Amino acid sequence: MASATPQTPPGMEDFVVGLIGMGDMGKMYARNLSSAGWRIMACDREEKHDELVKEFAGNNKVEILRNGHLVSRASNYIVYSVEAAAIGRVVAQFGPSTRLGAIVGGQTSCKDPEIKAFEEYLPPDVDIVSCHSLHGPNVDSKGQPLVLIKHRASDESFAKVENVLRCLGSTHVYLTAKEHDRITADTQAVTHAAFLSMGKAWHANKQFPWEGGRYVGGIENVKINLMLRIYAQKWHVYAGLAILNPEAHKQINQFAKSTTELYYLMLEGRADELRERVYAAKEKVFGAEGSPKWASRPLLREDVLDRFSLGQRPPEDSPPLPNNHLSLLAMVDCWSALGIVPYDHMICSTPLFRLWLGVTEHLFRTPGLLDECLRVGIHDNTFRRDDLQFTIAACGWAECVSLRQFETWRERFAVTQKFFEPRFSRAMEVGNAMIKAVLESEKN
Ligand SMILES: NC(=O)C1=CN([C@@H]2O[C@H](COP(=O)(O)OP(=O)(O)OC[C@H]3O[C@@H](n4cnc5c(N)ncnc54)[C@H](OP(=O)(O)O)[C@@H]3O)[C@@H](O)[C@H]2O)C=CC1
Ligand SMILES: O=C(O)C(=O)Cc1ccc(O)cc1
Repeated sequence: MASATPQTPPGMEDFVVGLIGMGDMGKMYARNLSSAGWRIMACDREEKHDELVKEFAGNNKVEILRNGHLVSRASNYIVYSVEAAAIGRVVAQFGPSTRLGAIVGGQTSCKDPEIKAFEEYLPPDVDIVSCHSLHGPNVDSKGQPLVLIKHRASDESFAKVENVLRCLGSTHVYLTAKEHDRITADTQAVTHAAFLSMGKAWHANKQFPWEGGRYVGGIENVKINLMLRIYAQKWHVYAGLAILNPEAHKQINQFAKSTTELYYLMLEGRADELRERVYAAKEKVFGAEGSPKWASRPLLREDVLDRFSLGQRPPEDSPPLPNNHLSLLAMVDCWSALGIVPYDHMICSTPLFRLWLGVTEHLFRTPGLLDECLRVGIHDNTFRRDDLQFTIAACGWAECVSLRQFETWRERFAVTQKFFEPRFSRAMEVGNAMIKAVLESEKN
């Protein structure tokens, strides 16, 4: 039976794509690939079989099987979309059943354990081509980066994978597994550490930051919306890409160190040292006066972000309370200490990273804003308590990651997730609209 569309490349008429793990990302792949005409065989854990059969009953391109052995035996290209921490166990279980000469890849956010599992448990006749869609399951894949890793594969196998995944409309980025982990440590892991710490700090002080007049305006909207977006997701995605990525520990640790040291300078009123340090970091990350690394057009327009407030918008004539933005200063200090130039990673960035870099750039390039931030940091105690909790949280996450404490990580995440949970549905609505508006504005 010819299974794919009339445009199916020659030799791929009966090609079957297998998906092991039908959570958020597996389902997103199943829907997109089947819409493009590819025949899919998929499974999750056996106990979810009947539920998945019902969910995909109307889709004659998707066949739900009982387990990964059945998927592996029947498919030409198998994608594992399971928790990063489970990849070794799951590949050990199903890898030996892989069809002779098939291609295998994974969608996990961190490639080191994935590739190790493939090398250890897949038969030698199997080719390995991994991938990573650099966006969440609810973001339109068109135009977003899709990393492709030709780890152990013929040109022919690699071309087949590209033929299948082309329907996502993403921009293909070709990397090795090591390059992938290095870049995502810089872009994802350390960015998440900042938002996870904000959530902990607001939780510790028992506040919903969008209530009350302290966190108002475009930069604050990004902080709040993205923090909520992260806490509304599954914990394992963020724990996995921080703890399992061998490249990420240094970054997360440096972020905690930068936060602590800048906080001390503010607390102790050491204005000159603070200024000197922040301006030196600015020059390293964003370039010297007259030869900036940022483009002539800013990454973000604050007025676009102003619209996406979870709280009431203040009257036009009341200026927002100035903030010292410890999280943003610490991010730039961290990039500077590690020699990271964030613009170098744009080809391989998530929407969340681009927003985070966008607000950071905004703070550092808008005349007067950085100086105001430094002034508040020294002379104004308004944010001191939140900054203390932010510092404690950043150190807590760093310690947890460096000790590879999955269970502690999960518990830290879960209590704060519970605190914000009543607001997630509204937050996702506003956050999705904000990301959509920013993605649209990136096109113009
Ligand atoms: N969410 C995101 O934004 C993105 C995630 N990723 C990565 O993609 C991978 C999947 O993430 P996501 O879909 O969000 O996570 P989910 O938790 O939604 O999906 C993972 C699925 O795999 C299932 N699973 C676990 N073990 C087995 C097994 N032995 N056989 C079959 N299925 C199994 C899980 O079941 P159970 O829950 O019962 O364990 C779960 O349904 C992760 O590695 C993540 O890092 C990549 C890009 C973006
Ligand atoms: O944009 C982000 O960083 C997200 O939070 C969504 C996400 C999570 C995990 C990935 O591997 C890729 C994207």
